Amino acid sequence: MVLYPVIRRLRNKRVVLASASPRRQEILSTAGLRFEVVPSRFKEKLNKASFPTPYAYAIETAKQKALDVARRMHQGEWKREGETEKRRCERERDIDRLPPARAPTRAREEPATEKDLRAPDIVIGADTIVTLQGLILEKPVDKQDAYSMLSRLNGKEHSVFTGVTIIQCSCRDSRLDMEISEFHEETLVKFSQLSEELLWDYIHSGEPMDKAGGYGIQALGGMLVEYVHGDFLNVVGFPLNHFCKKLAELYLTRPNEDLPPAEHDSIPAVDTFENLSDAEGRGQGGAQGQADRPRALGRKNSVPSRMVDSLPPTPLLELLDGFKASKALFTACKMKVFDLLQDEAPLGAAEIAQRIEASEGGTGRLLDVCAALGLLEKTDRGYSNTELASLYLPSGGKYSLHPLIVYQDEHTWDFFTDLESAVREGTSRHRGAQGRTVDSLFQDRFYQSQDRKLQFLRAMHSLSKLTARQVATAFDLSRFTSACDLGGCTGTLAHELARAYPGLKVTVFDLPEVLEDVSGFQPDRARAPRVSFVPGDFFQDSLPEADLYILSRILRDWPDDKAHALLSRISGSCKPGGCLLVAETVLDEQKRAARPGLLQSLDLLVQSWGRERSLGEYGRLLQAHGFEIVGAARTGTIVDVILATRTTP
Ligand SMILES: Cc1cn([C@@H]2O[C@H](COP(=O)(O)OP(=O)(O)OP(=O)(O)O)[C@@H](O)[C@H]2O)c(=O)[nH]c1=O
Repeated sequence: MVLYPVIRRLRNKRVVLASASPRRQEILSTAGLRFEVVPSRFKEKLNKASFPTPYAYAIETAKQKALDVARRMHQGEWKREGETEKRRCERERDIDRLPPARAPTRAREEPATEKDLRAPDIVIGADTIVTLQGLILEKPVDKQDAYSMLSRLNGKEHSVFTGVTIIQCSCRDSRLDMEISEFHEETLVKFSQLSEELLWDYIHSGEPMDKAGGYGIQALGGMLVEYVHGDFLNVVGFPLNHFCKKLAELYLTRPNEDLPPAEHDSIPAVDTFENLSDAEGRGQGGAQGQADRPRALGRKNSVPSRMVDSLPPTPLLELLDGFKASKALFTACKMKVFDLLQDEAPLGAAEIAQRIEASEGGTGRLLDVCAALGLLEKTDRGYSNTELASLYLPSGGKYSLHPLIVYQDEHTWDFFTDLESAVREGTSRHRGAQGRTVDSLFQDRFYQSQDRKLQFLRAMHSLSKLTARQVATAFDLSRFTSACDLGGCTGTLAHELARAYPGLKVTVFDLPEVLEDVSGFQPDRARAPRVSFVPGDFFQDSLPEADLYILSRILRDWPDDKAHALLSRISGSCKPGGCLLVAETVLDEQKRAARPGLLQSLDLLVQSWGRERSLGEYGRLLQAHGFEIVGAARTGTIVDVILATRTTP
């Protein structure tokens, strides 16, 4: 079954998979794609350190694999003997005009022969990597290498990235023109704590050797895995869902250059995927010609193709609509759609509308958007939560993001409507609007009303739950006996630290107005014997003694002068040899990579006086107060971790 009409649409194109990976071949053939396999000869030896992010490396490797195959196929391996390039291009154009060939349904593995003389229309390259704390793991070279990879992953959450490149090739006057599209997908995978014996048994099975990170989640390696967040097939080697969306973007929403410009006035106003794909089966003549015309131009008088060409590319249109998607998520959460479907599913739109006390028509539209966003599954029997929604969106779930979403909807949303003024003035709207000062930021903004305070605490608590474990275990902290989490709020990180290190006592130090409300967030007393709470203001009161201080998402809230003031106080309390653990979203030095950190920094501009910083910037701040960075780690969450030691003054 061809799930996506776009896959069917590619049937008259020559599609080449530039990969020897049997998993990629299987995933694509199962999806119904017709393609040939021409493995790339590109040696995967790019300098990893020269890429700002691991996924940038995977994307570039995927691109080089695809380029190698596209160029080789163009340069004659697939040319008829004695044929000139010009003639070959003409012949390929002739072939393009023929009705779609009856291609075999499965990938062809043998090299191209006389019957395959067309240059490819599309070349697909992919590269899968496993990353842990910034380290990129590819395929192990031998058993010892597999062991070293698997023991690094043991008990930890890591990211699997697949970079994908799609090259659309065309031949003009014997020149190869290539339009390159790229994307990546990230999936989080957590390994259980595994014994040495199990690791070696697994290695001896032979399975790890041709797989990134040394495991195959689809086979025996599945036994090592505690959970997966994200696209499973992405781990196996190919993010099929994202790929189909990308193809739809490339082939279903762009004007089709192969076809004549729209000239007639009988185009339906709105084309759906379904009627597009139906039309494809009718050959290349009349019916298809009409259905393939650019969409959204279904007016009486046709629009010249020049104007169609000048439309902004689709990713821009998607970006333009991004806020609508966020608001749809906020609204569905607030109206408790995901709570309802967690208890009972599937339910039809009418039933859901009645239960959430909303109109049927409006609810139906909201539900359909949620389904399109991958939050709900829609079948003939009704709507149900997807796995992603079940885990994060119902309000009572262990990892619920519901409080954070409500907070974004009720506060951040408003602040962002004032982004332009914040950018113009370069200051927080909070100060501009209400005349507050930086010193009383939290007291004024969050803690003056009980409701607002609780909402803020819940939001911070839900975010910490997602990151605390990774922050606590990014470095081995077992040598410390006392830790103090400054601004530790509800104590989520403190509990994770106590859980991870049985010899560690943790003090949470936070404002009295925070601590008076944290009892409702605590686990059973029996499970939290070594965590205590001390009220105080870290800018004014003396800090509890500890050999490890922690600042988790604290420095970001403050401008440099306040950050210096705080670090100077910590430096005064921390003995030489003691350490400071800073958990923050660390930006790349050029502030170029499209990480969530850049958006968060904008958020801090509109909401506070703070900003996100790069490792170099944190290094300079810390060094000014006698702290030297001894390690920095990406945790795979939005928070990265820096460990710094107090040097002898
Ligand atoms: C994590 C994981 C990876 N893999 C395989 O690891 C290879 C990665 O290597 P690559 O360099 O991206 O691809 P390749 O196999 O060398 O092929 P090529 O595209 O020709 O470079 C691919 O095979 C993937 O399926 C699995 O089968 N299961 C898993 O759980």
